Amino acid sequence: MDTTYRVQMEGIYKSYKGVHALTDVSFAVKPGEIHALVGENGAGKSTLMKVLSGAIAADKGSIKIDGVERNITSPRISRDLGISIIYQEFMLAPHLTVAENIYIDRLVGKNKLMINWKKLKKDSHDLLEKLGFSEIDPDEKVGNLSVAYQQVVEICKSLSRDARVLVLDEPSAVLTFTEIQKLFKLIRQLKEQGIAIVYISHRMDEIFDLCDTVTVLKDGHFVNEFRIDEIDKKSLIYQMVGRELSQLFPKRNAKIGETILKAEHLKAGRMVNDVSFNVHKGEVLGFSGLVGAGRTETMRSLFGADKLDSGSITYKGQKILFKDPHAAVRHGVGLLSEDRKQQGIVIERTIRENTTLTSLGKVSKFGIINHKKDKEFTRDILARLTTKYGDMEDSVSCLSGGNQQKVSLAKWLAADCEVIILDEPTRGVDVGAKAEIYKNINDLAEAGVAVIMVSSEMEEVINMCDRVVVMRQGKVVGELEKKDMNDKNIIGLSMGVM
Ligand SMILES: Nc1ncnc2c1ncn2[C@@H]1O[C@H](COP(=O)(O)OP(=O)(O)OP(=O)(O)O)[C@@H](O)[C@H]1O
Repeated sequence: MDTTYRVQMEGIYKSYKGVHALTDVSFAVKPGEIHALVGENGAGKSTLMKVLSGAIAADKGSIKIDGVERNITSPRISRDLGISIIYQEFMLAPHLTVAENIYIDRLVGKNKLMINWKKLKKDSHDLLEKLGFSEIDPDEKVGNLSVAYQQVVEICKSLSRDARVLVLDEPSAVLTFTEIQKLFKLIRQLKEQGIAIVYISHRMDEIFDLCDTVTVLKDGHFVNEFRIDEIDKKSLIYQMVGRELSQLFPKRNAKIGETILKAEHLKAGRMVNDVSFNVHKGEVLGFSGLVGAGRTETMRSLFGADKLDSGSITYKGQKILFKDPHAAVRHGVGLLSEDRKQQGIVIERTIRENTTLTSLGKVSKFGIINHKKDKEFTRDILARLTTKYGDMEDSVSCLSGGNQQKVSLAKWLAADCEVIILDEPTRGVDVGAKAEIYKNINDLAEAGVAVIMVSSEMEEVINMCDRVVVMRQGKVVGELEKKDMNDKNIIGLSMGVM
């Protein structure tokens, strides 16, 4: 029995209605190894891991765990083999507490009739503390937590099951710099314990910082496997996208014009506590801060998605309050939500319906949709972001995570906004498509649109924004001009040490 590898997947095939998601893919991970799984959106990374988790059945192929061939036909079998997967879309029950979510399938102990609430809370607290997140209350309802904290609960859930193989599908996408450092520390700790870790990410820096090995997939095929010290970033990108990426952050020639929107002393709920800022035509204004700083909540209250308690908004010289998102959109203000699944896309609708949702006026006359125009419009706008899809009449749920994000963004690019708020616009998007998104943002700015970009990716903020507003605990704690924009200044302000 060969126990060199904890996981060995060989000759895996999987098709969906004619879409070859995986073709003859092999993948192997050793105990105590952090193995990156990379590739463009739709390359097959999540599908391969779903096969490992028993969530879907492969059409063909074999899986060995610790050298023994296993027939993983259900998630329970996979779990019992010590395989734990944290997907991009969390598997949490929002109405249950943190502790209930962590132990959801083991609320009642073996040979017991009642739930031991005291133990449940203590065990949850201990796990959270071990991860460095003792501020999360085990009694809090998960739906009340930020996306980043929900991710932490997911990791606790896996660890509580004594995972021996931990698959993290873009875990850092919802975390900010300090949380990422904490996560990395934890992953390295798990590696020391001999856990085999599969790390799916589109962030090159993270892969080179954290991982030992990298496997590249492209269009459902295995491309290559490298030790991380035998490849550089440029070559890895080439392996993934099949071309050289000359410039991730293209140059912008926008002329910054007059102030178009001014927010003064905004207060909303617990998270927005006196926020003032302004944004100009043709400007890309960044919003930085730690998770829980109140950036998303500020944008939602400005957009009319959440109630604004007090404060004023001046838009194109007029005082205005958007009573709901429809009113904001009517006035030319758009918001791409950070929470794609809940607010970014209508999951039961088709790819086409999702894309033209904000632009129906352009593809219809007297309230009747011109289907030919609608299709052409959808095709054009999705091509701008190199979106990979089979048939635009398929449900948007058939798309890979990154391609769903592109649909979500495409509908705002098409909407002719004058102010566009992008909350984590490149979350889950591959490196080639990121460059396309940045180019589109630059085009918007060059056309005079004011772009507000909430982003937790430092590199993105520094390279894309003309100015950055830093928030901490619901307040604006600083504003940095281009020349002062660097990691040290942004992190310092975010953490309150400057
Ligand atoms: N349920 C489904 N029905 C139809 N096609 C699907 C389904 N799930 C995935 N696919 C297709 O399989 C292919 C691989 O998707 P997968 O989610 O594995 O990609 P990925 O590499 O994880 O991408 P991303 O980086 O965007 O998460 C894509 O073409 C996708 O559209």
